[in-house]
This record gives sequence, C-alpha cells and structure tokens, in this order.
Amino acid sequence: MTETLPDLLLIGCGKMGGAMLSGWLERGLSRAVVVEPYAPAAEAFAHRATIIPDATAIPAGFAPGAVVFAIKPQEAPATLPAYARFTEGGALFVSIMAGRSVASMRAALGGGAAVVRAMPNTPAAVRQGFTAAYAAPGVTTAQAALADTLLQAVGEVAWVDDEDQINPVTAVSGGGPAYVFLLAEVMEKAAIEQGLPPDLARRMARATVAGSGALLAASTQDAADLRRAVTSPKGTTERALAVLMDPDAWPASMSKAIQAATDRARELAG
Ligand SMILES: NC(=O)C1=CN([C@@H]2O[C@H](COP(=O)(O)OP(=O)(O)OC[C@H]3O[C@@H](n4cnc5c(N)ncnc54)[C@H](OP(=O)(O)O)[C@@H]3O)[C@@H](O)[C@H]2O)C=CC1
Ligand SMILES: O=C(O)[C@@H]1CCC=N1
Repeated sequence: MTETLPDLLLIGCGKMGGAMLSGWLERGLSRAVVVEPYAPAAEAFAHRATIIPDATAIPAGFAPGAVVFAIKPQEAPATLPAYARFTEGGALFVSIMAGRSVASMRAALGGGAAVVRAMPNTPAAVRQGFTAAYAAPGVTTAQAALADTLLQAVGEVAWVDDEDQINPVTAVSGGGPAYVFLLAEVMEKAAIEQGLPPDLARRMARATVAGSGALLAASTQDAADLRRAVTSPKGTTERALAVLMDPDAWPASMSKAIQAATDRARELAG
C-alpha cells in the first residue's frame, strides 16, 4: 500500500469531498488544492489547504499526483475538460460521481487518462465509510495502490473488476446510509404513535440504530443470526417481523428501491 500521499487536487468540497479531505489531512496529506466555488463549503479547510473558486486559479506549476472529482455527475461535462492537462503529467483521476462512466470521463480528460471510479458513503465522515472502487484499464499498480490508500483513509475498501458493478454498489452502500437514517425516522414516528414522548422516541430510535450498527460491526455473526437473537419464540419481535418480513413488505421494497437506484446510476453514465 502507498503510504505517502502525493499533492492532491480536489474538485468539489461538499458533503463527500469534505469528508474525504478531512480523512486525507488526518493521514498526513501535506498539500491539497481544493476547487470549490461555494466558499463556505470549504471554509473549514482554509488553514490546511489552498481553496480556489475554479480551475483558472490553480497555482502555476502545481502537479498533483491525484485529481479527485467530488462534484455532481451532471456537472462533469462542463467541469472535467479544464483538468485534462493533468493527464499528460500522469496524474491519477479518482471519481466518486454516481454513475459517470470511465468512457465519458476519458472523453473529457483524454483517452490516456488513468481513471479510478469509486463509490464511498457518508460514514466516511467518521472514518467508517465503505468504498467500492474500479480501476479502468491503464491504471498502473502504483496508481491503484495510491487510490486504495486514499480511500482507506476514510474506511473500508473493496475493489470490483467490472465497471458496471459500481452502479449497484452506488445503490446499496453509496445510498445505504440514507435507508438506515430513514429507518431511524420511521421508528421514531411509530414510537410517537404509540404515545411515547417525542424526545424519548428520538433518543430510542437513534440509539437503537447506532447500537445495532456497532453490534453488527463488532460481531462475526451474520445479520440474520443477530436478528434471531432478538426474536424470542412466540414473543413480541416475532409479531413485528411477521409484518416486516412479509415478502411484499421490506424484501420487495428493498429490491425495488435498489433496482431503482441502480437504474438511475446507469442513466447518469453520460
Ligand atoms: N452524498 C453522498 O452520500 C455521496 C455522494 N457521492 C457523489 O459525490 C458527488 C458529490 O456529492 P455531494 O458531496 O453529496 O454533493 P455536494 O453538493 O455536497 O458537493 C458538491 C460540491 O461541488 C461544488 N461544485 C459545483 N460545481 C463545481 C465545479 N465546477 N468545480 C468544483 N466544485 C464544484 C458544489 O458547489 P455548489 O453547491 O455551489 O454547486 C458543492 O459544494 C456526487 O457526484 C455524488 O454522486 C458519492 C457517494 C456518496
Ligand atoms: O444520491 C446520490 O446520487 C449519491 C450517490 C450515492 C449517495 N448519494
């Protein structure tokens, strides 16, 4: 694994770009130039990085080892060509943009661009992210190792060999935190419906989701085994799970939701 981080150019310092940048700075990144037109988004990094509003302000002679695209996929066509000049210098391009294909990025950056497509998630903000990544043909072993180091700075990393697999990954782990937070929301609402005070309902829902996640992370047991450990025969949980595990309930909803998100990722290929 590459341990020394090279100079880095980050394009977009919003929710995901900012979460990753803080991980890289923690890992000892010495020089980062951050392109972010919305100044408040990058404000927290002003003392550790050079913040600029657009590509025209990149310091002369700056030669990043890695260029990371953390902008929305729809912004790629207008944004990427300004960074094509780093292709010749042998920079590694890492994109976390949902759906955006390697082919569409190479069309903007030059056919020789070394591109890694990665899909992180927001628990990266607490270094507990999960990222799956795909290295396009032409990415060298050293560049893949650099991408691995960058991504591991914010959590666990897995590599896939087929670019299209990044699309269902986007649907499952990329968007997954939203589904878990939704679970906390609907549990809180259901608790209030049962007459519990709203502040207790909120605390219970948050602590239950967070505690269950921590137990899952600490355990080697399957999720199904941990679920069974809660479910006493003829008890209360069994009654709730009969509702939730009805094939038309959560199993069908989750399958449909993941399909819808995967389809949307494919639409964003460009
Ligand atoms: N949020 C998530 O959970 C995840 C997001 N992603 C991907 O990460 C990318 C960013 O998402 P997210 O962080 O949520 O979005 P944000 O909107 O929070 O961040 C994007 C940032 O990029 C800025 N920006 C817009 N245009 C440019 C430009 N031309 N050059 C530089 N910066 C620009 C935006 O500024 P302004 O607001 O002014 O437009 C914004 O601050 C997306 O492609 C998304 O698919 C991947 C995994 C998870
Ligand atoms: O919703 C999105 O498109 C992005 C990708 C995964 C999480 N957020």
